[in-house]
Amino acid sequence: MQKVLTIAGSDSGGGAGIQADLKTMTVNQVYGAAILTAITAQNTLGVQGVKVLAPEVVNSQLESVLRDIDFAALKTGMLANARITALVADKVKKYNLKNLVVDPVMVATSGDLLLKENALDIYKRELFPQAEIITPNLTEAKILAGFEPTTVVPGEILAEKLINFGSKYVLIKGGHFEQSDQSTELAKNSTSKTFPAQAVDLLYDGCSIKRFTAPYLESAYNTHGTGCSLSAAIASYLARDYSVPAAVGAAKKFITGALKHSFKAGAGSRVLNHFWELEYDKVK
Ligand SMILES: Nc1ncnc2c1ncn2[C@@H]1O[C@H](COP(=O)(O)OP(=O)(O)OP(=O)(O)O)[C@@H](O)[C@H]1O
Ligand SMILES: Cc1ncc(COP(=O)(O)O)c(N)n1
Repeated sequence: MQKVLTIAGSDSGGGAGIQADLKTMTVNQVYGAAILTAITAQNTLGVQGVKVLAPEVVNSQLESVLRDIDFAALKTGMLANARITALVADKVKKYNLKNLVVDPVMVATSGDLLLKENALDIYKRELFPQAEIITPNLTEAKILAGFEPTTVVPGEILAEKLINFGSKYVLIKGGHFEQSDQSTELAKNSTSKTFPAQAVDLLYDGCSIKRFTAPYLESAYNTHGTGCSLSAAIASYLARDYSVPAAVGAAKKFITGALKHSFKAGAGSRVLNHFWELEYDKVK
């Protein structure tokens, strides 16, 4: 059994964050452990409150598990601020952790801010260079590359800018396409005014681009926790010795199925069905 660590925030509603990560790891057959960075009061409608933990508390959790457990992969989600981001980068270095998947979580689907802006520099200078893969969505990719979120930028240009921060791979996710992006590569198969035909994720290793496509599921528009679960699935497959492109391909298949079987847990956004592949009727 391979062990995988998530360092992320708690989503009390169970759709994203640590809760989504542990469900993803369990169903993808790895042992999941979790370091909490923040406690959010959150449901499917949005984030009602955030308590970011003191760096000392995050540090003691990290030291406890890293001294004891040998992780084959790890992922980061909500790191909340510059001090926690720097602390995590230090631990990755100190413990020589491999297969680091960085999901640079900045804003929740609901629009609530989950990262202090001054953490971006630390991400770029200290965390990305140690990452096997970084997984920004389109908006996060633009912000990290220094563009306004509303600017139309081809995926290739974003990927080229982001790979220069030093990760081995960059995956730009196309789930939250915007109307203004309809003309770009990430949404070029668009047939409708509102939704693209394909959800296209772009993987770049500094030499060549590989696209991972799946039908865009209009019914699953605005599903909560997709990015968290995708990065947790990539970390799970890396731990199981998949190559990066194979891990991304397997994770994309997992997330597409979970989106297809997504459901309403509350009054707001839909949530993923992480258990869609299990063979009993109740979860399908
Ligand atoms: N409606 C959809 N139909 C098909 N695939 C989707 C849809 N929405 C998201 N995806 C896929 O889900 C994965 C996560 O992408 P997304 O852009 O939603 O990340 P994110 O914005 O970080 O997620 P989150 O909402 O958790 O913050 C990608 O593989 C993306 O292509
Ligand atoms: C604790 C936590 N981590 C990450 C997200 C992002 O996920 P989403 O964009 O799906 O809301 C979130 N909402 N909450």
